[in-house]
Order: sequence, then C-alpha cells, then structure tokens
Amino acid sequence: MPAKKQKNKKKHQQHQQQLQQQQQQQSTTNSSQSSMESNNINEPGGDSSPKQLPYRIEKSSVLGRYLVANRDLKAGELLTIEEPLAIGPCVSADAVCLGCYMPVELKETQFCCEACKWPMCGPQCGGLHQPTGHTVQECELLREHKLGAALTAACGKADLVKNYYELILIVRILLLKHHAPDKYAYILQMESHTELRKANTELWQHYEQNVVQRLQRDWGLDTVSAEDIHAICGIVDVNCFEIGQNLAKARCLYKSAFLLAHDCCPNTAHTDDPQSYAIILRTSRSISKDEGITLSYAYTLQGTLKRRDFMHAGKLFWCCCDRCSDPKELGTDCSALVCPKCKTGSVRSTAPLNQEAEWRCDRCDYTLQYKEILKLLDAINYNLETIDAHNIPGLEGFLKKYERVLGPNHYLILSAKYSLCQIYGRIEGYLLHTMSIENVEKKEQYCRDFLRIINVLEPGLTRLRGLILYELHGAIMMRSQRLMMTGGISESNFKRNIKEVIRCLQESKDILLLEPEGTSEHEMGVAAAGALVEMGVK
Ligand SMILES: C[S@@+](CC[C@H](N)C(=O)[O-])C[C@H]1O[C@@H](n2cnc3c(N)ncnc32)[C@H](O)[C@@H]1O
Repeated sequence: MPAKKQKNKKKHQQHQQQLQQQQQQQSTTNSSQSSMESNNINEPGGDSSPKQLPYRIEKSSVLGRYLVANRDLKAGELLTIEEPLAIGPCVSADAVCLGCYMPVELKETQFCCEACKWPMCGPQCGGLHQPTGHTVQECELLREHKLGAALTAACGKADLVKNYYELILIVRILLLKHHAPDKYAYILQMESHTELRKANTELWQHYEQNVVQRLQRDWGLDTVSAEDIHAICGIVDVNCFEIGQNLAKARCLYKSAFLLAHDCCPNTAHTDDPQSYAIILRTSRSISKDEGITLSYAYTLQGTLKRRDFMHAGKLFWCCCDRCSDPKELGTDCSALVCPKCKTGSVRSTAPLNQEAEWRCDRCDYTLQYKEILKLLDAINYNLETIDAHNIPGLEGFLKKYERVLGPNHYLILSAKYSLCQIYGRIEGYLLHTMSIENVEKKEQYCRDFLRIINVLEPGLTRLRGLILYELHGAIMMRSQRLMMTGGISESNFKRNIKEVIRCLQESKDILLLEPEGTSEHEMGVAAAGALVEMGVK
C-alpha cells in the first residue's frame, strides 16, 4: 500500500477504533460485592454479601453462566465497579508503555525501563512497579531473557512486535500463580473453550507456535505446561475487555463482568476509569426482575454477517439474538444492499442465522452468494479505511459513490456519517461558526440519520447517543441562529428548535456525566451542563 494511503488508513482506523472503543465490549463488580460463592466461583480473598447485589448468576446450556436481574432495575443504575484481576496490552503492533498503556515508539530515543530495557513512556510512569502496570516480577523476567532489547530490535516487523505485546498479558497471568495464587485460581475458573479451540487446527497451531513455544523457548517459561498456557490463551480471548481512555489501550479480566452474556442490542453500557482501569457497569435502560443482563461483545456498527463471524472466531459461539435473527436487524436494515439489477429492491440474507445462506432481492430474482457479499464488504470497508478521518470531501465522496450500492442505513454508510458528524464543526476550515448554512444542515442531517439507527441498536444511556446528541444540539442551534439573523425562520419555529436543543443537551449531559472524570466524554458532559446554564435552563 502506498505510504499516504497507509497513513490515511491508520488515521481512519484510529477514528474507527475510537468509535469502537465507544461501543466497547464487556464489563463488572465491586470487590466486596460479588455473589460468586453461591455458584462455586470462589472470590479471591472475598467477603461476599449476595443480598445487596442487583444481580445473580444463573446457568443455561446455551449461555453457560450469565447474570440475571434480582429486581427491577432503572436505566442508569450502577451495577458494579471493579478493578482488573489482570491487565495487559492489547494484541497490536502499536507499541505501548507497559505501565500506563499509552503509545510509545520503538526507537532508540524512546525511554526504556532501566532494568529490562522495555520501552516505557518515561521514568515518572505511574504504572512502574505497580500491580496494574510493569511489576518487579515482570521486569526481572524480561531482563533475564533480554526481551526489551529484542522488542526494540523487532521495530518495523509488525507481526513480531504484535507477538511481544500479545505475550505480556499471558505472562502476567502466569506470574500471578506465584505472587497472587488466589487471583490465578480465580482466573482459571473462567471459560477457556479449550476443546473447541483444539478442534480448530489453524487456531490451535497459531497459539502453539506463537505463544506456547515462544514462551517456553524464548521467555524462560519452560516449566509451565503447554496445557496451562493454552488454557490462559483461551481465557484471555473469551473473557477480556478492551479498555482505555485518552489514547491508552489495554485489555483486562474482571472478576464478575466476564459473566455477562452477549446481546447485539444489550441492556448495559460500560466505561473504565483512566486511573485505576476499573470497569464501571451501568444499566443503559430499564431491566425487569429475572431478565438477563447483557452487553455487546461486538461492534454495533457492523452487519450481522460480520458480527457473527467476529464472535464465533473470538468467543466461539454463534449469536442468535433478536438482532441477528432478523434479516432487517430490528428494522434498521443496516446490512441491506441496493439491488444492482432492479435498482429499487433491497438485497438481504435469506436466513441470517446461517452464515452461508444466499442473499436475495426482495423485488426481483437477483441473488448473491455469501462469499461475494463478504468480498464486496471487505473491498468497500478497505476503501473507507483508506480515507483520512478528517477528509470531509473524501468521506462525502465515499457516501456519494456507495449510497447507490449500499442501502441508506448500511453500517458502512453510517460509519462514514459518524465521522462526518464528528468533524463538521470541529476542524480547521469547517469550524461551526464559519461553516456555510449548507454544511451546518449537512452536519445536522448526518447526526439525525445516525441517531435514528443508534436509538434502536444502542438505546438509552449509551455513550454513542450522548456524543451524537451533543453534536446535534450544536448544528440545530447554529442553523436556527443563522436563519434568525436573515429572517429565514418564524419565531415559533425558532422556539421549537431551541426546545429541541435543550432536550439534546439535557440528555447528552445526563449520559456523558456518567463517564469518569478525566475523559473527553466527561468534559463534553460538563460543556453540555455549562451550555444549559448559559441558556438559563436549570
Ligand atoms: C465472557 S464468557 C461469559 C461467561 C460464560 N458464560 C461462563 O460461563 O463463564 C463468554 C462465553 O459465554 C457464552 N455466551 C455468552 N453470550 C452468549 C450468547 N448470546 N449466546 C451463546 N453463548 C453465549 C459463550 O460460550 C461465550 O464464549
């Protein structure tokens, strides 16, 4: 790929990652709150008080263990806050500090831990020699086997760098066996899907060669059995949450959050504390007593074919939730394509719970095989990823080109619209007060299009809604003020718009102030609250 395209792709990926972080997978319980004992999951050092918990653990042949509401829960109720049992870098070729998970560079000028020579953000890193960061035990192991220097030497070899970072969390869990045996034992009770993984030769061989053999041969862990390493790999893949704020990126295992079952339209939302890496789990809408408490392991802005593949590959199950079962994805139609033959019909899967089912037009006899659909989606996704996330004409060009191929609510179209909602009004040349009325109207329309779908797929108190409502308020306000100045709006319409601005700000504030202090989302919540005060709204 040419360098510029690669750079743009990276930028767009960063933007998409941000979006994905905003939709992140799983979350969890206060250390003094777990009811694990009643289900034979022994809490490390735990003193449990099950009566106070808003949930209990149940078990089913399909879901395994999962959480259920003990009483009616209101939207926004805090279910749990818990610190990680284990934390480590994500599997990525982007180097991060082992103490705080912020990006670092693999070059000679980068600060390295004095003892083990692994790149760190700096000597003052708050995670140095801390349980949530670079521990003394880890440092000794890396130093003894000269792994820090080996990582720096691997600079430019993406697969190798990725592998070094992939191994860190697995090593950290193995080290717990000696210095925190109760935590280690607790982690080992998590689902690893070892038998299913073993049956997948390609997957098993990947872990055998890239993890088991490398740890035993190069990382000095020759006394650890292959069986234990494989089990930990499975546990990490099945149960980890990807977290991070303000550019930090890490993956964590949490004591109770791992028990949440998946649903593609979940009833909880979670975030994480940038200081402690604790996960904060809340209900995003009301949940009835005895109803399952769910979160999404997948990205909201992906179609059923891709979401189900993703969950099957990493979590080893085929999702059959209401969204996946419905060819129109809860009425959003966010996987449908425009029929290339009759140009008026929509092409959808004939049986969305069968990955290999044929796709068919609802108006004519046009059909497509699933492999062709995947090829098409990959090609268009690649195209989107190569557009710089700040390139407004590029993103609008994408919309123009692909709205004829993909349906208007297609997730790739929505992904481009999300980027546009975010950048219109925020970047040089397109700041809100300097934007033309046409561009203000476009921003407003993109926000409305996006919100209409997110209201269905991520309803309630979800970060994505909070962010878009904030963007929407700005666009409506600006349009209304401009029209007022030119006499292009009646007083009653102006007042109606202001009422909508207030509703957007109130909801956005209520959602975003739930985010931890020190995050950009929380700051936006503070700005929404300030705007309401300025408008004289209590
Ligand atoms: C993070 S674990 C959840 C806890 C797990 N059920 C247990 O007993 O340890 C994820 C696993 O739970 C099961 N699971 C979660 N949600 C599911 C769903 N919607 N359908 C089927 N299986 C699900 C799958 O086996 C999946 O790999």
